[in-house]
Amino acid sequence: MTDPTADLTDLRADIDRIDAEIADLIAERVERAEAVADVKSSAGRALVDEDREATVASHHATLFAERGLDPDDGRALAEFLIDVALDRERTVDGEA
Ligand SMILES: C=C(O[C@@H]1C=C(C(=O)O)C=C[C@H]1O)C(=O)O
Repeated sequence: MTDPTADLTDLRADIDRIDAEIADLIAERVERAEAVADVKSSAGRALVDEDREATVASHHATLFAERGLDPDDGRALAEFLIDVALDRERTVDGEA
């Protein structure tokens, strides 16, 4: 008789690994946002770019829809990612 909880352990290990990959990707995204903040600061441009944020949100909605996920969840994820990026950008920009 096989132990069904062994599957649970393996599946949760997969989830933990995937979460670590997500955290790595978020850290990479934040790094790029810092670089964008430097460019915007040098160019005298505002930190917040609402047009770009709308494009990012719509991109996430499409990416989610293409994967059979709820596009509204994609938009919510975009909002979260943008908040994380802007928190760091404000720190770099000396506004925090
Ligand atoms: C990274 C940028 O800065 C901000 C953060 C964004 C993001 O995290 O995608 C998008 C627009 C900006 O409000 C950018 O301008 O591209």
